[in-house]
Amino acid sequence: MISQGEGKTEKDPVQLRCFTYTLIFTKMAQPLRTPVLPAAVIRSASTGTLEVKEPLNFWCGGRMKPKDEKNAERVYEPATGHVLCEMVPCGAEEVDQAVQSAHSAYLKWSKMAGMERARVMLEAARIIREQRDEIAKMEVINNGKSITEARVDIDVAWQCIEYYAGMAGTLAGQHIQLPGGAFAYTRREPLGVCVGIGAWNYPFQIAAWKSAPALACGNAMVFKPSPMTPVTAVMLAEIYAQAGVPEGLFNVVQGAAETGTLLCHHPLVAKVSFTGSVPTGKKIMEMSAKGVKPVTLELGGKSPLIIFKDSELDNAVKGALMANFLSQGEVCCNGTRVFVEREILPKFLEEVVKRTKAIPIGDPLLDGTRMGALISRPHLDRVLGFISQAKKEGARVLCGGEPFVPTDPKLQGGYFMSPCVLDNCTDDMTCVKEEIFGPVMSVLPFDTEEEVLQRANNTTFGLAAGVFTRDVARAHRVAENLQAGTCFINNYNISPVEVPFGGYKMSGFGRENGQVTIEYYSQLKTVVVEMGEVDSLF
Ligand SMILES: NC(=O)C1=CN([C@@H]2O[C@H](COP(=O)(O)OP(=O)(O)OC[C@H]3O[C@@H](n4cnc5c(N)ncnc54)[C@H](O)[C@@H]3O)[C@@H](O)[C@H]2O)C=CC1
Repeated sequence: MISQGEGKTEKDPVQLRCFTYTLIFTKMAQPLRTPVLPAAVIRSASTGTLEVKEPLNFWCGGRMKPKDEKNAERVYEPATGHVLCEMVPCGAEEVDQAVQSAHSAYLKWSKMAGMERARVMLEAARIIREQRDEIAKMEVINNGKSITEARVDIDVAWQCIEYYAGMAGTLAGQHIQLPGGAFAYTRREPLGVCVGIGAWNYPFQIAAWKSAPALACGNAMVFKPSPMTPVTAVMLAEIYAQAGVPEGLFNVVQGAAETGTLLCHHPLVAKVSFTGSVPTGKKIMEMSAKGVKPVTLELGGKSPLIIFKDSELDNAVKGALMANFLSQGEVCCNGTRVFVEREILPKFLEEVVKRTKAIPIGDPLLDGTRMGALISRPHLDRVLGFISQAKKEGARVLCGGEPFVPTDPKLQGGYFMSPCVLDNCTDDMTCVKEEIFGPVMSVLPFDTEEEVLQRANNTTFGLAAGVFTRDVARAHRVAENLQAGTCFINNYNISPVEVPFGGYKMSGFGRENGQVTIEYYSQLKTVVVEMGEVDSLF
């Protein structure tokens, strides 16, 4: 740890304070270097059997015990309702330790060549591939989604780290020739300590999506997962450490709003990247504004999916299911307002309902399951409440929308529901206007392209949108006119790491993934060089 103070000078009080502090807290608390859960324990676990007792914070290169356990909150396994672990929120002192730890690591990491950083990140990606099944299993146990989906999430996570590792060695500036032999050049420099704050629906993947571009650019990160899914971010921290990042480069602090607030206000934090709801996003922006810190906001959505009568119906039906039922409908970019051209509505509904009823719901650790449990009992109640409200407002439930109790006795306390298709919807209904974040598809008929575009855009959100048609010109015209950060043509919910992802309007700003995200985790310095005499006016 002491070597992390290298590079300090007496002229730099921030570095000096960081160095001194590092010495002090190293004496106070020693990081734990054993893995949060041995792979063999995870492999032998099944639904309802796992308990995590180990501390879930991570800084200074190891797991850290919470300072004060009195505010511990229970974390439940969604499929069973059993207590999986306790989440102990970090207070001001712990947040400061994590940020200082990140800052010390940043001083080293940012001085390394891009290719050196790339090698370490590629090693992290390799370890994730190696541990894919254990991480996916923990994700399922903590989040409730099906193992089939969780494996894809973990694959996307290592692909993201691999992608940005590839980019780390390519970061470069420009050379600009000026009159008289003078010139300027630009340097793409890191920001410093970046904070990542995540939602509960893709816990490991969100941590990877935020840390990969941040680390590739030479930053350090302190990540705060959702208090409902505290377990897998610390596994990512262990993997980065194992891959050889400087101690403290990627840190995890547990907590909820209070801990998040402390992070946003910390003076050594240079940037905040947030994934979550619109109301919290607004607060993050306000807090960051006080310190003039850039923010990335990945917020909610109520995305439209438009199905024209000339579409290939089987694909359109599959697209609508993919747009609504992944991760029990707990996906920000879901296309939950499904506009169907009136002529094909009966056929579309028949097919969609038939396939929705056939979705296997149950033990999320079983390979055959396609829909697991929702994140929590209150969230399940909230989603069911939207369906009751929809009925009151005149919508017709074509299938699902009920609590689901699996026959397996161990799953009877789980937060399951049957996926729901709502017909007879109108644009002014609550289920059509508000983000439900559950497996609820609202179907709306339309007659013309002009009309559907106007209705599709009549929302304060703008995260994603989709169109199914065989008419190439119409597909691109509709995509051009949809107000959304991502438009899918003849598919839905495809998010490869090479492709930028982010919102329009109140769905946020900034992007994750793709080349452009480098710009959100770095800053450009211009260096102007005079080669002759100074031409002074004075
Ligand atoms: N656009 C995107 O990429 C995604 C957006 N989301 C959105 O996230 C929402 C669901 O996730 P939730 O976890 O319920 O959202 P949330 O906004 O309640 O919480 C998100 C995170 O912010 C933290 N937080 C809460 N209050 C805070 C405060 N005052 N200061 C700092 N941090 C604070 C929470 O502890 C959590 O880690 C949905 O609206 C969904 O659409 C979810 C996934 C992806």
